[in-house]
Amino acid sequence: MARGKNYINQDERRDHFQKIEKIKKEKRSVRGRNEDDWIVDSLEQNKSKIEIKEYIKNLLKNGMRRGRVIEVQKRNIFIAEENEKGLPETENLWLCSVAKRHFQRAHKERNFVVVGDRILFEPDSTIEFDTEGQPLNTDLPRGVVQHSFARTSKISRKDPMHPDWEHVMLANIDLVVIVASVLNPEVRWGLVDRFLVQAELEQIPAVIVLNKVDLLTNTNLANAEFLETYKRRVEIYRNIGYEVVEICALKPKKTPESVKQLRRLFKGKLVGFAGHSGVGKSSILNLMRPEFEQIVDENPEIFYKGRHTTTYNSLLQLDIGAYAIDTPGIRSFNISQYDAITLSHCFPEFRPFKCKYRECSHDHEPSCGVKEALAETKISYERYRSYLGILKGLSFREGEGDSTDAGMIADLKARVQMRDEEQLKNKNHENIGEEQLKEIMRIKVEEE
Ligand SMILES: Nc1nc2c(ncn2[C@@H]2O[C@H](COP(=O)(O)OP(=O)(O)OP(=O)(O)O)[C@@H](O)[C@H]2O)c(=O)[nH]1
Ligand SMILES: [Zn+2]
Repeated sequence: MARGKNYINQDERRDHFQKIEKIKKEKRSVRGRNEDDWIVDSLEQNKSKIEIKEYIKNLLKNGMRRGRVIEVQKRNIFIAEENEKGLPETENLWLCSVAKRHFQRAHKERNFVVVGDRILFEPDSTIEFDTEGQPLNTDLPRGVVQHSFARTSKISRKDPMHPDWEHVMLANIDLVVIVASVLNPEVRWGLVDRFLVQAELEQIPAVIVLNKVDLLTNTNLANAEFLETYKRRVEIYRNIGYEVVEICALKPKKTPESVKQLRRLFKGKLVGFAGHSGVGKSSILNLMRPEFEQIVDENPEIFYKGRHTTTYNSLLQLDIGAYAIDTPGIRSFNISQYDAITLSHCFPEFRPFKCKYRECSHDHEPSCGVKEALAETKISYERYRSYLGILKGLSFREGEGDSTDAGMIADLKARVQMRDEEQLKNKNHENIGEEQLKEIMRIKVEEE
């Protein structure tokens, strides 16, 4: 069976994406992407938009400054002052603490201030300034964070230490860069899917970057079966409409087009890097001409002198007209459980298919458009399985199971073929194959 051709057709996809783009734009303007339309500080929540603008104007007149959080180390918040365009000037650093009145919240909420947040801070009263408003006689001027602006977007996971808490990893980003390595370590497609769900939920565009493609030519590491499964995966995401960039960050001359493509994609944006440990996030970032070369700092001891490497999330200016937040590699990325409607919306390839029931979870219900699409291979089994896993809150062991997908797919296809043959025989289109599909899916999910 030809792969890739049976997905949503191009026209449908274009219509579909145009619709989403429109919704995104509307949502953005409601959220006030470029406007300082409200502040999180509870004291100000009842003010109207105009009142708040006026209020901020007054605060700024009275010495308060705008900043962007570029690193948070325990109670120390490193801030880059923002210029009139709202862009962080990363050479203009401040070391801040949180205002006393926020202590209780800051103590309770791990996410009170995170990298990427836009804030208003008050310089220490002892600081003297030059005529340009630059602090005099101080290495790293001090200040106090007084207000923070509502986030326009975020990527968060379940806090690994406290599963009931949310851990916001990236805030206010314009693009999520999901980095994985094809081998060493092998791509955790489940992890990629969970990041994509978060990006869809927040309506942040996402790009999947597959690094270390040099290893694909190593026949000891990548046999024919591995390559086939890998290629199929790449095709699945490209067919959905996601940008997939295959790159060799170690020897970028091997993939010059990919380097250019990333530079193009990053330009003018604040991009957030996300991915498993050791996949090459820092190596890729280094190709984007950052203000500091990224190295993995084994022994972080410099605290007050300024910034260092990827022990903490860190916002950097790139010399290609962009900003990036580098994150230290994570070991787990579990996300909250969502209801079926929300979650299936986060799988864009499911959206065109209609089910009998509006609240269909695409699991056991009859006349389910998604499962019909699955049987017709318009939706990939791999992504469907991911969807069910997230829906049911199952924690797939990342990476595992992926290599057996080829077998599972062959099995599914055989079943679908059987169903088709039976359909022909019985000429009864209602619910045929439903039980069979359900059974396969159940078995596969329970096997995880
Ligand atoms: N073979 C190969 N190795 C690579 C490539 N890119 C990076 N590496 C290696 O992969 C390892 C991890 O690279 P990093 O850039 O530190 O990865 P990271 O994702 O930033 O890692 P964390 O800081 O732990 O999150 C290093 O030993 C790199 O040399 C590549 O394209 N090919
Ligand atoms: Zn359904």
